[in-house]
Amino acid sequence: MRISVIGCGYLGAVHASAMAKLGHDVVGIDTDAEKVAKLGSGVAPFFEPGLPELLAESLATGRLRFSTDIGDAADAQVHFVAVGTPQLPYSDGADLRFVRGAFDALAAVAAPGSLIVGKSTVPVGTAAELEERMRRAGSDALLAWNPEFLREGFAVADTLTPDRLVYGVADERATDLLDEVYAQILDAGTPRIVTDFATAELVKTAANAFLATKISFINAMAEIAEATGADVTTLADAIGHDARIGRRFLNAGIGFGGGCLPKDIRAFTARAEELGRAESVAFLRQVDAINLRRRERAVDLAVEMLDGSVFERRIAVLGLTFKPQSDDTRDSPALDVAARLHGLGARVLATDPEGIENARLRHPQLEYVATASEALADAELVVLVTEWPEYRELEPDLVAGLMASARVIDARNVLDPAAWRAAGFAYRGLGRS
Ligand SMILES: NC(=O)c1ccc[n+]([C@@H]2O[C@H](COP(=O)([O-])OP(=O)(O)OC[C@H]3O[C@@H](n4cnc5c(N)ncnc54)[C@H](O)[C@@H]3O)[C@@H](O)[C@H]2O)c1
Ligand SMILES: O=c1ccn([C@@H]2O[C@H](COP(=O)(O)OP(=O)(O)O[C@H]3O[C@H](CO)[C@@H](O)[C@H](O)[C@H]3O)[C@@H](O)[C@H]2O)c(=O)[nH]1
Repeated sequence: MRISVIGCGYLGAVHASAMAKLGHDVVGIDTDAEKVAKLGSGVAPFFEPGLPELLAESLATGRLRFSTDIGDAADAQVHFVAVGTPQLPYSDGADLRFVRGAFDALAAVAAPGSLIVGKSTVPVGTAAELEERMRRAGSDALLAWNPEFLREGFAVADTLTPDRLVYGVADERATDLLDEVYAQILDAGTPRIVTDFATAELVKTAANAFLATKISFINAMAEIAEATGADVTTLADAIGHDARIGRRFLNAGIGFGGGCLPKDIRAFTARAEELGRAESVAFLRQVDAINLRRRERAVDLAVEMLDGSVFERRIAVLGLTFKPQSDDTRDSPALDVAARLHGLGARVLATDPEGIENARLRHPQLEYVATASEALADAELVVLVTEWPEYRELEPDLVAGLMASARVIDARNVLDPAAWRAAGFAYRGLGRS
């Protein structure tokens, strides 16, 4: 099939490459000329494991190209919209201007009977509004909402072998076209849920709200553990054995960040307020508040471990991205902790295997070094904030040898406290004694 993907960021670049791998003829469109140039020459514009290989493979078939010109999408039978829906600057709501812009551009070029598929995460009710907008613009293209559940770091596998496909449709022809797009994935036995627009939009919002709630639940337990001397990691292991609860997404630490969970729970709250249902999701305000408190807790622990002040103290910060296997620093708890420590006057030396470039754009005031060894040299405290494998596997003896004094905050609870204490470290985790 002939497919276009509008918006080639973390979602769209992977989606476009994956659609070509499935045998479709794909054009990826983005307004960012630099991104388009990179993608077209086989260079992934961000770090995502497996994307460079997938991109190279798909470009080599001649079935994948990239362009800044929406006109190049004109002959596609299916258009995927994967543009950003960030948080509005002065409210919790989602900024839908990129989605509206993409739909307006498509309404002008999409062929009659072609299908426009929303993949961006949007507040419930957006698809219906966009359908009306397209009609007003004189387009008779079909519309579907097909939310995306990929995780950064696993985006390629999550796109090609998803847990499920969700179609929000108002017309059977949309279902048929999506079945054709995803034929290989469906043949592999992937569950497919066909529903209306509102349910499809809400499935995505609900999934992220649930995941965020699970993380904040365990972080709330961490707060209680800190007040009582209990160990949140053991607690998570123990409750996680109950299959109804499950151990995944119960890792306490400095909480969730990234371009999805934080802004999506806020947008959900804002939308529920518009719908007169603020009370139904009022708990999400607590989920957000618990999450943000964990960053503060990490900073407070640093102050405590350095005897009351971090001012002019040398602190190594390991990790800047919102999670490992990504270069994404959007709403990153790790970067936030580094910036807060710097704001308190600490001499922060921050490092990350992939995130320095993005971190520097957000916080140019921080001092960045290329390696953990450089960050650790003469530091009085090390704070592990993103659990990259190379930081989890650090040898405490070697680390102690580099530092001026052996103090560690394990803000992701991934180190072995006994091993670090045995190497002479003052060790503190979050929610574990
Ligand atoms: N990142 C993820 O892991 C992920 C997973 C599932 C869903 N989502 C959702 O997908 C959407 C995109 O997220 P992202 O992380 O890829 O964002 P992103 O910022 O990385 O990418 C968005 C891209 O859209 C481009 N763009 C904006 N307006 C455009 C237009 N009119 N025409 C063409 N291109 C345009 C931008 O230049 C940018 O490259 C969001 O709604 C997000 O919530 C993201
Ligand atoms: O037990 C856990 C698990 C995760 N996190 C943090 O939670 C955040 C989000 O992690 P993850 O969900 O793995 O990353 P994303 O790539 O943001 O993926 C989420 O957001 C995407 C965009 O909507 C969805 O598609 C995915 O299904 C959803 O998992 C990160 O900061 C993690 O460090 C924890 O603190 N504890």
